[in-house]
Amino acid sequence: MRSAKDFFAPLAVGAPPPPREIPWRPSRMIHFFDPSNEKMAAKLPQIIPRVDVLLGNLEDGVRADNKIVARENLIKIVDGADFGETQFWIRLNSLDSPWGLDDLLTLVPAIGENLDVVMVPKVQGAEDIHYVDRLLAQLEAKAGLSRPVLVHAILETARGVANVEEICAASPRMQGLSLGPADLAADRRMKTTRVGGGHPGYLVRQDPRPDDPAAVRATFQQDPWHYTLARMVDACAANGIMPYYGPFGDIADVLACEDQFRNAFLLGCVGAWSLHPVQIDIAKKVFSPEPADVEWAKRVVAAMGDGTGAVMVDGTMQDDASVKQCRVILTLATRLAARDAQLAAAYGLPAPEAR
Ligand SMILES: CC(C)(COP(=O)(O)OP(=O)(O)OC[C@H]1O[C@@H](n2cnc3c(N)ncnc32)[C@H](O)[C@@H]1OP(=O)(O)O)[C@@H](O)C(=O)NCCC(=O)NCCSC(=O)C[C@](C)(O)C(=O)O
Ligand SMILES: [Mg+2]
Repeated sequence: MRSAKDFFAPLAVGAPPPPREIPWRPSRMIHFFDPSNEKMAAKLPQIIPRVDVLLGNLEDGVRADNKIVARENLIKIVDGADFGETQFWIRLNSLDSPWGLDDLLTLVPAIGENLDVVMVPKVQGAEDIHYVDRLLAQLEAKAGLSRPVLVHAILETARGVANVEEICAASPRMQGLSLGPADLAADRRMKTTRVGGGHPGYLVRQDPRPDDPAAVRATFQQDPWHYTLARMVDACAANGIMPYYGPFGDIADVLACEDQFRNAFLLGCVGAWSLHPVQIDIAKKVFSPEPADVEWAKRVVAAMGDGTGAVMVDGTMQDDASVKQCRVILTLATRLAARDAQLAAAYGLPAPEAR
């Protein structure tokens, strides 16, 4: 294990220093596209201004015989793109695949200046992050990059979940984690064939009525991802990095998608993946606080003065801890309002140009 003193030293001579904290930037949706798909690539000029993060996907979802063309197209796409405030990420092929190494060797020199985050799939433990960490430092030094590329891991193996804390703490480059429910379900031998979301068979049934044991008993669907998501959120919060819900595969079921994203938002996630344009606005809506919640947070913060003691607001007790909860909402709202005039108006907070 590295000593705490060495943790922030570059891992290669000439590489930029690793970050001491992960800068906050909106990332309510990580929008996936396949760079080998010409139709999708043609849509990017309209998509980029609508999303917080655009991600060029090279891994699953891209056909094996398109892997090289996807990588090459990505370089052309980035060359001609105007990202504005939108972050640009890539998802590598997995480290044990025939393509993962060449993804990094090719793309960091070619598009490293534009690359905010590298998403690494199927991360099993700290050793995978250490490998990517050193390789990125060497490539950054060689390419003369001035800022470090950050790393995001997908939690999609049982071993990865068992090692989630050490994965988050493995490098100062760690930006966040996403849940990978499809691979994780397969790796754990779960018996769902869905990509994220609930399952009608995963339920709790109401007790029989003593006076009428034969009466119909209601059932309540449960969330099979709750344990993993909550564990991921704790590991991320404990390490100062960001948790994301991953994909919701039932593109047509926009209502259930919104519900699943909202559960993740309420539990502490900062965003989710959008796989199709229809999911972009769902994520934007869900991962931006509701104006009524912002209004409430403002009232509590105002009522609490210096933030200590206990007061009543609308019949509820507010104290040092609940004011911190309200500040979480207010901080997020203020940061989003600083970039989005519409949200600023909805929240009654200063608009971007007024700052
Ligand atoms: C679901 C699919 C096949 C439906 O694609 P479609 O063409 O059948 O849908 P459509 O409704 O007909 O599309 C309408 C238009 O939107 C375009 N379009 C459609 N999607 C996008 C997009 N994302 N970005 C930009 N444009 C898009 C599409 O090309 C079309 O253009 P057109 O009007 O000119 O004909 C398609 O949306 C797609 O391939 N999405 C990305 C899938 C993906 O990235 N999968 C991998 C991530 S999930 C994962 O890996 C799991 C995980 C984490 O690893 C684990 O849990 O283990
Ligand atoms: Mg996967």
